[in-house]
Amino acid sequence: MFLPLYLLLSLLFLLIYDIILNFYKKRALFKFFLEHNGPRYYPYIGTNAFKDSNAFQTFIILKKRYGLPYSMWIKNQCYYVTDNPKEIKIILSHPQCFNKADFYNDSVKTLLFNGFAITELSEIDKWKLYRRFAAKSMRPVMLKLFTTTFNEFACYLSINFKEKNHYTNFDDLVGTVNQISFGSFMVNFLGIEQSRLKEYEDFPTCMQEGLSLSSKRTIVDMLMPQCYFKYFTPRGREFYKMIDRMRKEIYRVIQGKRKLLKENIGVGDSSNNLNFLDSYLQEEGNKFTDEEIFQQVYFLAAAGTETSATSISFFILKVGMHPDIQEKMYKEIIDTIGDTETISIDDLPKLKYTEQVLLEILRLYPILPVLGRQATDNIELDEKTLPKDCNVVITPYLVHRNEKYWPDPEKFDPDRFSPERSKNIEPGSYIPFLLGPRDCTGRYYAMTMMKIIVSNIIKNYRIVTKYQSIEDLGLYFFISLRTSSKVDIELISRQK
Ligand code: HEM
Repeated sequence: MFLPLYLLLSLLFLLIYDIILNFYKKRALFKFFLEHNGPRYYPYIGTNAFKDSNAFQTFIILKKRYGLPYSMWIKNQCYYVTDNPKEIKIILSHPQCFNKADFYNDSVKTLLFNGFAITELSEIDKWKLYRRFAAKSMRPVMLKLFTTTFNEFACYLSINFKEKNHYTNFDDLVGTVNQISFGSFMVNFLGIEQSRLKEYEDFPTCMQEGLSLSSKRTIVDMLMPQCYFKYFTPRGREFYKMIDRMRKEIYRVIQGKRKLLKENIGVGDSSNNLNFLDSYLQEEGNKFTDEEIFQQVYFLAAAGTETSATSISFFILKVGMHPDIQEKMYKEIIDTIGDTETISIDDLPKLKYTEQVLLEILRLYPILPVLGRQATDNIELDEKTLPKDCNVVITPYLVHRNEKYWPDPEKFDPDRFSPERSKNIEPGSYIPFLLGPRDCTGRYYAMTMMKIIVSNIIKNYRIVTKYQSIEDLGLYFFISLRTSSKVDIELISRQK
């Protein structure tokens, strides 16, 4: 009788002790939290706002309720949510804000191992090395070479649209475009010949399914230890099965390449234009294991294919609602390339309006709508001090709709990026690729590919949809930003 009561009281005592200790240790964070609006704090849980797994929707609802900035707790971590460009600029450029926010530890590490998505300052040397390889494989001279692949894949997409020109499901459209960005990735980064892409089609399929499984993780899953997800949940087991299948595919590519190198075939490109995989394999000094290379390939594929494919799909849907903008683009494209099917690297700067349209699409629909960093020291912001250990949530989706910097923010207005008006864009208020030392390495690759592909689409098709607004269709967060599946898009060939 006394023993259980004794145990219960001891437990209660330990719990209260732990809660008080936590308040004491994190007093600077609690003080900061209390200085801002935001949802209530509950020990261990943090806020109870995350009733479902849709983080994107939750941040928007909280903004409507509390305004911006607000602060909140997720589990035992304090988060500051801001849309102030001045603060964002400081945070993203600050050396003590290198670390990704705590929520990445669960989602990103599960999704991408610790590959390139390194979340700790202590691993900065590894990150620098990986980033150097990625940047090298996308430098301007390489982009020039890649334009041939982009043009060829743009033609395949055009052929695909001839076969299927009506989409009622947004995911189907993203799937079609993703085949193109995946194909380009395999050719440009791994050096796979186009005629052999079919042999590796398990890789994109598994990646899609793996990302989908992982994105379905709920906040309840996240409270569980990683090994529990991996071994004891059906979704976790399925996810790791997918990773193993992808590993097998990429190991096959790596080992094939290693064999050729051993036989001295394809060694030492005299122009030094090595693709991503060859740079790793031929690096002197560092010897990388197959697993290390696989993780880099996997990360780059995850970062660089779905993102561009989804942005192009948003472009198709949005310009379908604006025939006037399509016609203006069509005129510019015809004036630039005439009857030819190929867009050269020299044509790209001439496609100014097309670029403005793409930039406006990325403003309204930034594919990664929720991102975060963690302060490893006190950081002086514009008018306040961000305390050490505080996480910052940056939602490009909300930053791009800050009325102070983007008048009439919901309006689709590509002229915001005209040479005259773009001079007035406040630094830190436009961040689809983020900014600072950890910005997107692939932004020029993505912009080059997207410009060639959308120009090819507009040159060959008129896009028609009966819907008037993407927001009415509903947006949600599925790895990247998505619109509800229900759409109605028709691509009508311009050739009579
Ligand atoms: C429309 C297309 C794209 C968008 C909107 C986009 C956006 C972003 C954003 C917002 C980040 C920062 C993520 C974070 O800090 O959590 C990022 C990182 C990154 N992206 Fe992209 N991205 C795109 C395409 C690409 C492409 C095509 C590649 C390469 C093939 C790429 C490679 C990377 C890499 C390597 C990083 C990690 C950088 C680092 O941690 O230092 N991205 N991207």
